[in-house]
Amino acid sequence: MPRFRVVIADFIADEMRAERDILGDIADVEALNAFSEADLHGRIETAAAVMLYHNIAITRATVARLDACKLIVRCGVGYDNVDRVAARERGIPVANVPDYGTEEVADSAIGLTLALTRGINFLNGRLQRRAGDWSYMQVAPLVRLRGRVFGIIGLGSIGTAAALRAKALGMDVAFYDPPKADGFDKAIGVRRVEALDDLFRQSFVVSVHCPLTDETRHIVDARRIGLMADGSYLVNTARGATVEAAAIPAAIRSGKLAGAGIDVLPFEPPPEDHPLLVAWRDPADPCHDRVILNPHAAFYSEEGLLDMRVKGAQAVRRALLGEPLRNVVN
Ligand SMILES: NC(=O)C1=CN([C@@H]2O[C@H](COP(=O)(O)OP(=O)(O)OC[C@H]3O[C@@H](n4cnc5c(N)ncnc54)[C@H](O)[C@@H]3O)[C@@H](O)[C@H]2O)C=CC1
Ligand SMILES: O=C(O)C(=O)COP(=O)(O)O
Repeated sequence: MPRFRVVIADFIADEMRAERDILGDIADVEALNAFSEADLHGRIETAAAVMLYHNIAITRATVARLDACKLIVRCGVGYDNVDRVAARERGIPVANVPDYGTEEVADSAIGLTLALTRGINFLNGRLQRRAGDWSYMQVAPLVRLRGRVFGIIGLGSIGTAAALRAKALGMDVAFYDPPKADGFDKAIGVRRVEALDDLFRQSFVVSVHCPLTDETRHIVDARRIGLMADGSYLVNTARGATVEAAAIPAAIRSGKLAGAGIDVLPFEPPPEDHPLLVAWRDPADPCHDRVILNPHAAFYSEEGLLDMRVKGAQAVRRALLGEPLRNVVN
């Protein structure tokens, strides 16, 4: 059997031992270490399979070049960076790896919620700057979490894991997820809210866990944030473009939001002049203390990352050997 050529599109800093262990007997695995889609062109045409993470996109123009490809694997959950329609039109299946880091992301969402609502970063920063000033009640009037509403947009794997954690904190968990069938929510003791605007009106914390689609782009916008009670919180560990990030500084400055925990931004890294980044860097801006920004790391643990890579390589192996595919999303 001729050897296949498998490419990993994004930057990979190591020797790809996991991928080579799984594919080495049938394929050569090559990291393209591309930072932009243009870097792929001229190097991807003969690939029998393409693996990618979230740092690069596979658009229609790249799909058109895939002359030998049996599978595109998005090593990760969110496949918004792959043009699935273009791939389907060319008969190339796209699969994701949906089950490698659910707990990590839910832990991060709840970690951000606790850090914000307990004032942990805020008080730490203030204490560091003001020697001898141990005041806290006047500067951070914290409230009890128990009984307050944790509002989830998207009760899938991660939303559910976050719901169970929020329930353990004694919170009243509500969710908005039109595609989700009834029944499961009752089994885990969370309540459905039919109208998204109502979720915002009711929630002390809104936490985003839906995929990025045309429908969910800016599902959290300035208008909806405006429906929340003053002093509410927003957490986004899903995809940057689900939230109108530029609306956050005004919402923090007006006191509408008491804090925001943001793991994902529409462009990563964001441009240095992004209004949220500028406000968060400025010690004189309330966003400095009240926004927690992370570099799209919610999924990451050493174990989870290895799990993701192993499952991605196993998916490629199945495709190259003509075995039934799993987790096809197009
Ligand atoms: N920050 C990070 O490191 C990570 C982020 N993610 C993001 O989290 C997202 C969710 O992951 P999972 O829970 O594993 O996916 P999932 O597919 O299990 O759940 C997604 C849920 O969103 C719901 N949904 C779809 N459209 C909706 C809409 N318009 N309004 C409300 N709900 C809607 C679906 O019905 C489903 O229940 C992924 O799509 C990905 O973008 C995933 C892993 C890591
Ligand atoms: O799984 C996902 O969707 C993620 O966002 C995690 O990051 P990744 O894209 O897999 O590097």
